[in-house]
Parts: sequence; structure tokens; C-alpha cells
Amino acid sequence: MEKVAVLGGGSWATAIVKILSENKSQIHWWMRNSNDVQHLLNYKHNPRYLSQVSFDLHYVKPSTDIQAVLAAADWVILAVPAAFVRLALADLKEDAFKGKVVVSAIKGMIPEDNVLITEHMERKYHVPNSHQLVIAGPCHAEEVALEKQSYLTIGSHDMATAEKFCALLRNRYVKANPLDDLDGIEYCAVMKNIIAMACGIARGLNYGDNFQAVLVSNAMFEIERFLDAIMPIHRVLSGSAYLGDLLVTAYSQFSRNRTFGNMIGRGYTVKSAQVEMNMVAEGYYAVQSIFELNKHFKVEMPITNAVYHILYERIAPTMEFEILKDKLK
Ligand SMILES: NC(=O)c1ccc[n+]([C@@H]2O[C@H](COP(=O)([O-])OP(=O)(O)OC[C@H]3O[C@@H](n4cnc5c(N)ncnc54)[C@H](O)[C@@H]3O)[C@@H](O)[C@H]2O)c1
Ligand SMILES: O=P(O)(O)OC[C@H](O)CO
Repeated sequence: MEKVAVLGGGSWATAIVKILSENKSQIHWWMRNSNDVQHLLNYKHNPRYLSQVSFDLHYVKPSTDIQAVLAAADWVILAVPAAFVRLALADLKEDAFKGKVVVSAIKGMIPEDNVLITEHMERKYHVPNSHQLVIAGPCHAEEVALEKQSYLTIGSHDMATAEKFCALLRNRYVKANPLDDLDGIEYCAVMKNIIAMACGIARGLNYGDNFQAVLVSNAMFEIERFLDAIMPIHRVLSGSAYLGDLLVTAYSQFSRNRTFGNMIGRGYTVKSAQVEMNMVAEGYYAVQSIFELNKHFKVEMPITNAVYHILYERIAPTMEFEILKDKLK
């Protein structure tokens, strides 16, 4: 039995625990909330996220003790929102991940440093590239809970390790494939959340499908320009880990980022939109990180800039979209 630590108590952590435990990996599941752990032990489901999913406690061991959870596992999956990663790992020593394969399921950046999760794990915990993976691809937790056919891409610098991890994930409704562009798909996963916010804002302002299609196709160029500036390698952006992930976030009813953007477009303040959602919209933090990083690269990013101006400089969405619409083709 493979021993896997999953860190995080939200929707995506819950969906990942479902996939892995049904494949009979031994899961050590860290959640910060002791009431949620107790509820899981009593009733076999997460009370707050995807609560229709029932777990076999022979394979799933929930705990609030992050050190014990890590000590018991060979694989560690990070599934807390990026903004809380530093807090979640605060009690761990620098060598806490030694010898383990660390898998980021997070689609966000560390907001304090504007770095990717894998960069943070390397800098702070010395996890080498060869021991890091990322989970990417168009895969909403809600659809995993419903066992709808889904595809995951595992980004890696070491294809043998990625293939081993894919084997842990594959089942009747999940297909998993390795890809050697770890940094590219990690950045793309961050940026697509910003674009989904733009789509939500557009919808909230009453723009239609014609506009959104142009917004999304322009977004692909924006992502391509940024990736080419930051790490130029040959990559096929029409793949599901890039375009596919952008499409699901931009169009799905389950998208947190789109929902958040929609509220902003309809006139909610950032604070009130955050309070309204029980979930975290990564794009809110991501847009600040990408905006800051781009001060160095100076890539033309009109959509990212528009979202940044609306969320952080309080420019009215109507006014910002009047400017943006003249920049799209
Ligand atoms: N939900 C999905 O379908 C999905 C799919 C792929 C990747 N992801 C990524 O997974 C990561 C986790 O997102 P999610 O969707 O599971 O989260 P979520 O929005 O479902 O849940 C929010 C999570 O944040 C935690 N949280 C809230 N406030 C906190 C605080 N102050 N300190 C620490 N933790 C706090 C909650 O306990 C909960 O675990 C994100 O990076 C997201 O982009 C999510
Ligand atoms: O699609 P969203 O907006 O729910 O984003 C959450 C994750 O990043 C899923 O890809």
C-alpha cells in the first residue's frame, strides 16, 4: 500500500483523498480544524466540502497533527490554497520533506514572495526538482465527487516518478498522464484563474458569449507571451493542461474564480465577494503576483492588468472593460 499525506481540508483535498483511497492507498489526511477531523471519524465524510463523499476509514486517517501525518507518508500532496501554505507549514522543520515526493495540487502562488509553490518548496524546504510534481488539468472537485470522466496532467522533471504517481490516480473516471513542462503548467494554472475572473466580471457587466470567446482566445496569447518570456521552451498550449484548464475555469458553473469575478462585475466589493463564498478564489491573489512579476518582464498583458486595476486599484469594472475591449482583437 502506498502511503500518501494529503494536506488541506477543502474541496480539492477531499476529491484527491476520494480518488487515492478508493485505489487503496493509505491516506494520512491533515486538516487544521479538529471538529472536521472528529466529524470525519464519526460520520465518514468531510462536513464542509463535498460532504456527499463517504470515506473508508480503513484507508483514510484524518488528523490535525501535521508532523505525524508527514512522518507516516512517502508522498505528500499540498492542497491548501496558496495564500495559506506558509501558515499551514509554519511548524515544520526545513528537513520535514526529506526523501519524500512532494506533489502540489495548488493552482496559485505564494503571495508574499510571488513564487510558485514548487519554487517555495525548493527554497524553504530544499525539496529537489526531481522530487516535485504538480497536478494540473481541467478537473473540478465537484465533478470528481460525481465520478464524471476527468483528466489530470502530472507535471514533472522526472517522468518515472510522474508515471508512478499517475498509476496511483488512474481509475474508472480519472485518466492521468505525465508531462515534462512542470513550470509551464504550474504558471498556466495560476494565470487561468485570473482569466476566469475576467470572464466572470464580463458576465457580471452583461457582456455576452461573443465577447467571452474573444476574451478567452486573447487570454491564450497573453499566457503564451508570458510563458515565452519567463521560460521559453517549445510547448503545445492547446493541450488540456493549458487550454483545457483555462476553458473549464472560464465556462464552468463550478468555477470559484468566475463566480467571484461575476460578483465583482455586479458591483460587490472584494470583501463582500469573499465573505459570500465559502471557497477561495486563487485568482484574487494570483493577479497581484503576476502583475508584480511582470514589472520585470514587461509582457503585454491587458487582461491581467485590467483585473489587477479592478481588484487592487478599485477602478470601476465598467470603465476598465471599456478600455480593455479596445485592446482585444
Ligand atoms: N476545487 C477544485 O476543483 C480544484 C481543482 C484543482 C485545483 N484546485 C486548487 O486546490 C487548492 C485548494 O483549493 P480548494 O478548492 O480545495 O479550496 P476550497 O475553496 O474548497 O476550500 C478552502 C480551503 O481553504 C482553507 N482555509 C480557509 N481559510 C483558511 C485560513 N485562514 N488558513 C488556512 N486554511 C484556510 C479551508 O480550510 C479549505 O481547506 C487551490 O490552490 C485550488 O486552486 C482546486
Ligand atoms: O476553476 P476554479 O475557478 O474553481 O479554480 C479552482 C482551481 O484552480 C481549479 O482549477
